[in-house]
Amino acid sequence: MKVVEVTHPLVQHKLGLMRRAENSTKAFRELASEVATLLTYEATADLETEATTVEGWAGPVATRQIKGAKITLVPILRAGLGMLPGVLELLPAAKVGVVGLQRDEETLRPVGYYEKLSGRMDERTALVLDPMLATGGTLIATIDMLKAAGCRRIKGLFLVAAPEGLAALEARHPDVEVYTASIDERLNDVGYILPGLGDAGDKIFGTRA
Ligand SMILES: O=P(O)(O)OC[C@H]1O[C@H](OP(=O)(O)OP(=O)(O)O)[C@H](O)[C@@H]1O
Ligand SMILES: O=c1cc[nH]c(=O)[nH]1
Ligand SMILES: [Mg+2]
Repeated sequence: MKVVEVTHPLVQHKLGLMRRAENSTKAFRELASEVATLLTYEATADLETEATTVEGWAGPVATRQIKGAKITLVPILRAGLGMLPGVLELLPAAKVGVVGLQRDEETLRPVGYYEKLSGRMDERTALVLDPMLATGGTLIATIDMLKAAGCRRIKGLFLVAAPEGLAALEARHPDVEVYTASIDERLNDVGYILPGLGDAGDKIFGTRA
């Protein structure tokens, strides 16, 4: 399974700021979006381009343009919405399909409550957005949904990923590519990532656990 830990200094710096316990909602939200932009830069490095010519100030210039990128962004409600503005900065024309899943905090199993994808997912690359890949249950259920809709090319963008979640994903969907700002140490006994970020949804939306 392709797993890219993006270690660019800007990513490390911004993620380090996110890990502070005392962040304001505004600061956490802005940083989530900024790191998402940087992850998008990495995750789109293999987009196909084609030759074109533009009329420049001194005559025609041979240049390149992106060749028919068909991308659907898939933020997982609710925390994934915190990454969406940053991803749209670089992919402003992308379609957005939304899925809603919430982890049952007793069983740690995901409970699905919403699905609205764009059409022809069989022709599209899905970029799944979620700040946290913990046990992997939420992501695996999302990929099950995407594949049931015909999607065959799936990448996931996460601020932080746990080794346990990556192993579960590899066992079930090894064809999915992962881009993350950090592979952290482990899960604690209630399924939170250590050192992690705490509850990303609560921090992005300003609610309390
Ligand atoms: O890998 P897993 O163990 O499944 O956990 C990760 C999921 O948990 C969090 O969402 P949460 O269920 O808290 O929902 P929220 O975004 O509505 O807060 C997080 O944003 C992921 O979606
Ligand atoms: O560490 C974690 C795990 C799941 N969900 C979060 O928001 N944080
Ligand atoms: Mg949450």
